[in-house]
Amino acid sequence: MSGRTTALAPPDGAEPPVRHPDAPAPGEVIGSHYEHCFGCGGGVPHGLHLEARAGEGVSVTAEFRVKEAHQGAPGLAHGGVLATALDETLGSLGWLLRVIAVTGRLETDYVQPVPVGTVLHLDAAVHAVHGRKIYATATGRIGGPEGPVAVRASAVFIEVKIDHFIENGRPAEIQAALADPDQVKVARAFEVNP
Ligand SMILES: CCCCCCCC/C=C\CCCCCCCC(=O)SCCNC(=O)CCNC(=O)[C@H](O)C(C)(C)COP(=O)(O)OP(=O)(O)OC[C@H]1O[C@@H](n2cnc3c(N)ncnc32)[C@H](O)[C@@H]1OP(=O)(O)O
Repeated sequence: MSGRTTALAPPDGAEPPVRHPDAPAPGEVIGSHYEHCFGCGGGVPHGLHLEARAGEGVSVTAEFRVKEAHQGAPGLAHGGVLATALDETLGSLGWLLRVIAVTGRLETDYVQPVPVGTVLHLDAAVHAVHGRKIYATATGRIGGPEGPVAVRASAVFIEVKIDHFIENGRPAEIQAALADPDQVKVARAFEVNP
């Protein structure tokens, strides 16, 4: 036994999340972390173009309009695309903790089909932190921010350093990212020195 657990429930000793003093103010738009990100990047024509806003505490809201390019069944959003929208919304919570974190585990419940043209109203919050593990949930509603739940997710994100990307990313994109002053600014926002 390695002792490693991927449980979605925070273990004993987990702490409540702490909003970073320099976190974006509630209501402020959280910018994209990477122009070519499928979830939030402006440079991906068929991407989700998800725009998250900081909420109170360690929470965010976001909207995602389902387009034709996102279909699984005729006229309906692909489940993997909806999982991506939840994943991206959860990922943006790192801005409030000022921590870079990647998805370790993502469990998704599909409650209602989501038609093309629908705006999915997403919200996400961190509930606990234990070492590098960040426990969070997200919900996607249709018809409005208070509308019926269409999708839900529970996740464990794992804090990483910038080296995670430098060591694992394809060199061409890493070099381009490091040469891009806007990207370097994003990395600095997480108090890391690329
Ligand atoms: C050059 C310039 C670039 C600039 C960019 C800067 C800005 C970037 C800003 C923001 C980026 C945000 C991006 C968000 C995008 C949306 C979210 C995604 O889609 S992310 C992609 C999908 N996810 C992955 O690709 C992870 C792949 N997995 C891994 O790389 C590793 O497995 C990793 C890092 C998750 C863990 O590996 P270990 O070697 O670092 O650490 P170990 O020791 O294995 O685990 C540490 C703790 O985490 C737990 N853990 C590990 N994996 C877990 C899992 N799957 N579920 C639950 N817990 C897990 C372990 O049990 C351990 O816990 P115990 O400390 O022992 O209590």
